[in-house]
Amino acid sequence: MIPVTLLRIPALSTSLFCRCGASVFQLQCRRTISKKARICDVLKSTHIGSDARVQGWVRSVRPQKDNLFLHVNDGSSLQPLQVVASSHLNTRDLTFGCAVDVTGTLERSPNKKQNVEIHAQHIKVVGECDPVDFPFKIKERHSLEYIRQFPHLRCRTNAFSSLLRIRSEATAAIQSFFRDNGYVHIHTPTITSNDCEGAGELFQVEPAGGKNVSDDPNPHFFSVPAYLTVSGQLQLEVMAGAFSAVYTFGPTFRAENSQSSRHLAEFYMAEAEIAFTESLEDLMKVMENMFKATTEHVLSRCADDVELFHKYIAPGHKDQVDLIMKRKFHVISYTEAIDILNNSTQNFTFSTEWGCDLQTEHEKFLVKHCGNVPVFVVDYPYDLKPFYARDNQDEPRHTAAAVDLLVPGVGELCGGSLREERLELLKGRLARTGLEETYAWYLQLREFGSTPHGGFGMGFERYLQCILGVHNIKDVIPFARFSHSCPL
Ligand SMILES: NC(=O)C[C@H](N)C(=O)O
Repeated sequence: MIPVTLLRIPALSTSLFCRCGASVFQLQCRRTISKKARICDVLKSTHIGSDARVQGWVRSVRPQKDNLFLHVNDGSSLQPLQVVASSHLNTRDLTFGCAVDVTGTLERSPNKKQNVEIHAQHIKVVGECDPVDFPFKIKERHSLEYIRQFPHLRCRTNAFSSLLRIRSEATAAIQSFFRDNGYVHIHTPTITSNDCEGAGELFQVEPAGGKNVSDDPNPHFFSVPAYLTVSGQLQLEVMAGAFSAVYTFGPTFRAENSQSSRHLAEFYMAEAEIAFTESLEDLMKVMENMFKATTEHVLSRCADDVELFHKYIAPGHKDQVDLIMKRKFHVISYTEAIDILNNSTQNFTFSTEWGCDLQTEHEKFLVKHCGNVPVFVVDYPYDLKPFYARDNQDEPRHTAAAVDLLVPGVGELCGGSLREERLELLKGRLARTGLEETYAWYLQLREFGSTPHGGFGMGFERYLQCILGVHNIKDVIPFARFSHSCPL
């Protein structure tokens, strides 16, 4: 049993501590221990002298002559809480990364960086952490590439926990944006029978081991072909025909065999569909407003977390975000985009001519050309866009009423279009690709109370890359899935 000298806490002067196994236990305490609190709330508390109890992980340990200073973080904020303990406390197990349960008294902190600190009467090491084996080291700023090697542990770093708090707030902001503007949230299915984008990048769903529950020889989803969704658009179109404005926000899957810094096999997409919409301008307004409202929310609610990215991970990126927020997004036509690219002196890997798909290098160039603000490119060649895009019949060149939003550092962020609502035109296009039967239900939407409508989808991870200045998309998602990688 090791007696412990207590800090200036008169009401608790009879407390006694002992070490038992890995943990430090309090033997007696005259005052009842207060309820647990989140560190973000403790940091704002003004109840000096009151009991406090927090639980979290040790981010730093500084032994000094009389006292031991710990930084404890519980994920609720970037800023840790300083805990001051007597240096007579046995500190062998109090290492960087260990989990602790701290009780003590809230005191005003002499340190300018924080208002309050806890003077501990009792620190229990709930889970030890061997600092030699732990992949993250105290006082080191590890790169995003380095921490990516530890997908099960990287949330214990400041950078990744900041990212996840930002992600959580951005998710809430997108939901609020749509709900505040009268959209109904629809849970579109993860398992679907259609390839909305027609690009053949589908993951097929079938029972593991090729077995089927009813010994069906057809290795599909109970005998029917089924895939993981690439987009909730078509199901949203169904719902827009009853609710006028709908949205969904969930995971989508693409079997792209790519290790690029912009692609994931599983990514999140915020998608909206709006009935009674006849112009791309209306869609672009929603996209720009959604982007700005979400960013405003994130910048105000996660200022510290965003600052970490703008200071250490992408220095200077704050100016880029300020510019995006200040300026109106540009609009150019696909035809203008091709002219800009053809007239530039830049050497592109892929050459451009009217009718070609824009590559990332082209998208990034166009954004720069327009002063590093987001650019809407509208009216793409008809043949580049999927069957659902509305035919711009009256244009001299055959285009579709489709729009992509390109943003600095990333390229394509959103894709959207007016949807072909004219039954005969849609039927003709589907028939030409042999899909008339597959999409019989989709055609029927145009028979019963059809309206002009349109919608778009925004890649959520690309959005985070854009506002945080993160180069690799694998660093903005909790668990990245990409070609040849699904570690947990
Ligand atoms: N909902 C949308 O318009 C998104 C579109 N289907 C895409 O995946 O690009």
